Amino acid sequence: MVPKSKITFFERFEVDILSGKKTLTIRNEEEKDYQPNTQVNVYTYEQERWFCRLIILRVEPILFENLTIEHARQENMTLAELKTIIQEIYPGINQLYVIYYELVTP
Ligand SMILES: CC(=O)Nc1ccn([C@H]2C[C@H](O)[C@@H](CO)O2)c(=O)n1
Repeated sequence: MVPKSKITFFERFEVDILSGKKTLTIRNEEEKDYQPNTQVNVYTYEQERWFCRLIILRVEPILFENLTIEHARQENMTLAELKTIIQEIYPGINQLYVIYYELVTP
């Protein structure tokens, strides 16, 4: 596995990431290859605009059905909102990965 050094987020999540309200992201198999204790550059998905660096804390597998209110809280969402977003981005995917991170302050 070659660890990724870059991650993208939809623009609408930028404020929550920069304010520290969103401290994890849930991705599929193709987007899970991040190395704990390394820093990654963060870009918007839409414009590929750099907006911060994150340090990857850990990556944990999770099944869609096992998502909890605690995951949602760390996404600054309700569980219903989180499940809806995941189903929109990764339709029909049950095996997912939780990527925990911290904002790197300059
Ligand atoms: C932009 C891109 O390539 N992929 C994603 C995937 C997920 N997110 C957000 C949406 C939710 O807040 C969580 C759960 O996956 O992460 C995202 O911004 N961009």
